[in-house]
Parts: sequence; structure tokens; C-alpha cells
Amino acid sequence: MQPATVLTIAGSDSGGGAGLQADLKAFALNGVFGTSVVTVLTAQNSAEIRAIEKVPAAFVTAQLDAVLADLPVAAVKTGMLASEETVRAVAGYAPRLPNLVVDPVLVNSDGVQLFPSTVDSAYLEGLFPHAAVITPNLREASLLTGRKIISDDDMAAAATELAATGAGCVVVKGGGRPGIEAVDAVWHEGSVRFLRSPWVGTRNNHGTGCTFAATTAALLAQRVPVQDALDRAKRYVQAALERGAAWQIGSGHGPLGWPTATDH
Ligand SMILES: Nc1ncnc2c1ncn2[C@@H]1O[C@H](COP(=O)(O)OP(=O)(O)OP(=O)(O)O)[C@@H](O)[C@H]1O
Ligand SMILES: Cc1ncc(COP(=O)(O)O)c(N)n1
Repeated sequence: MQPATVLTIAGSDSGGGAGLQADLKAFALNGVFGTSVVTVLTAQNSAEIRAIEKVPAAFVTAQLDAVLADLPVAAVKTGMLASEETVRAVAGYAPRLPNLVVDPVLVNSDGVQLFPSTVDSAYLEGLFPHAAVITPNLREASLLTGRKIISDDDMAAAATELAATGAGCVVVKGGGRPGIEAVDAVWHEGSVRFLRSPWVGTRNNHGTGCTFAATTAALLAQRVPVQDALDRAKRYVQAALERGAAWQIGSGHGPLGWPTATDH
């Protein structure tokens, strides 16, 4: 039997921990064939993003046309799109992108906004209405809703507010809130539930968000129902964090490891 094909529309992380490099790794380890449309190049390592070079939106669409003309894409994940023009260009394709998982990469790990706020509105108006799942982290959900997000209830309220964009499912990820558990709020079909897993104490957490969204897309491509896909992606991220916890790759936040099939 041949694998399902999945597409990531994302930026390159030269340090290998996040971005399309993390997505392709998660695709392979979750049984799907990965294709990649590159939106932005980052000069990045485990400690910082030093520079960003955007791919022109017209070349993003040229890559999209090439992939979609030939390959049987069964799910799509978007990551760092980096400009309003690119978000709007991808949004133009969105009605024909199956199982679209949108990970809105808007802030760096210090919570600093990476792009002008016109990019936020392009996500809200253009892309979210077509998404099967959107996966903002705490800082992104806060930026997009204007809400202060501190408690579980705040996460649930932000997820519910973002559902008004028309997204099929909203996950407000709580990796930015260390505790005994890693807690995410999931809005789906009118109600909110929480995903919970034990907190993994490690500095090697670069790429958790990309890995969570890419794994969800890989599972949706294999016809796993959305709520099950989120539960399984959550377990996969936990296992990947545990596998990489003792690694020392880079001086900052290192990458996630490779779980085996029995880990998650
Ligand atoms: N230390 C941890 N232990 C267990 N789960 C974690 C940990 N850190 C993050 N997670 C989980 O990983 C997933 C990704 O969430 P997170 O909030 O980290 O995304 P992100 O901010 O987009 O990623 P990044 O921190 O890499 O920028 C969520 O399910 C979150 O709960
Ligand atoms: C090119 C690129 N894309 C995305 C992220 C954020 O990734 P994450 O939220 O998983 O750390 C990143 N640091 N670099």
C-alpha cells in the first residue's frame, strides 16, 4: 500500500529544529509522503532567528501549482507564511486544499511579533475560514483576539472566539504555560475540551508547534477523525520531547527526538 501525500507550506529553519524541516520529519515518522512549498528562508539556529528572506508570493504560488498539478495531496499544513501577500495568495487556493491545518506563526519564542499586523488580519479573514484546524499558541491567540490568556478558562474563551472565523476546529496550544501538565484548549462543534499530557522538562522544545500541526495533518490525510488526530498528535509530541530530552544539539532550544511506533 502506498502512503498518503501531505503538503507543508512553510519556512525553512536552517537550524533544522522547526519549520519545514520539522514538518517533513513528522510526516515521515507518521507514515505519509511529504511535499514542501517554501515561503521564507530563515537564518536560524537553536538560539535565535537572525534574518528572514521572504520568497516572493508569485513563486510560492508557482510551487503550489507544480505540486497540486501532479501530486495527490490529501492534507495541507501551513507554517510561517511571513507576509500578507503570501497569506492572501495561499488563501486563494484554500477552498481546494483538503484537510487544511493552519499553524499561524506570528511571534518569536520571546513573544515578539515577527510581522506587521496586516498579516494577522489576512489570517483571520482569508485563511482561517477555510481551515479544518487552526493551532495558535498562547501568544498568537492573545494577539489575534486581543485577550489576556492566563487560565484554562481564558484559553477556552479565546478558542471559542477564534471559532467565529469559521475554522472547523481551534486548538489554543499551551506550551507557553509550563506546569505539571501541558494543557491545550480545543473548540470543536460548539464545545471546548482540554488536551492534557505530562509536562516534559527539557530545553529541547524547538519545533513543538510545527510538529503538532504537521502530525495532525499527517493523521487527517490517513482519514483519522479530527478529535482522534489531535489526541494522537499530542501523544506524539510528548514522545518526541521525551526522546530528544537528553540531546545536546545547539546551545539554545534543541530539536525534538524521534519516537518509535510503540512510544505514542
Ligand atoms: N514541555 C512540554 N511538555 C509536554 N508538552 C509540551 C511541552 N511544550 C509544549 N508542549 C505541547 O506541544 C504542543 C505545541 O505547543 P506550543 O505551545 O509549544 O506550540 P508553539 O509555541 O507553536 O511551539 P514553539 O514553542 O516550538 O514555538 C502542544 O500540544 C503543547 O501542549
Ligand atoms: C521557519 C520557522 N517556522 C516556524 C517556526 C516556529 O516553530 P515552532 O512554533 O514549532 O517552534 C520557526 N522557529 N521557524
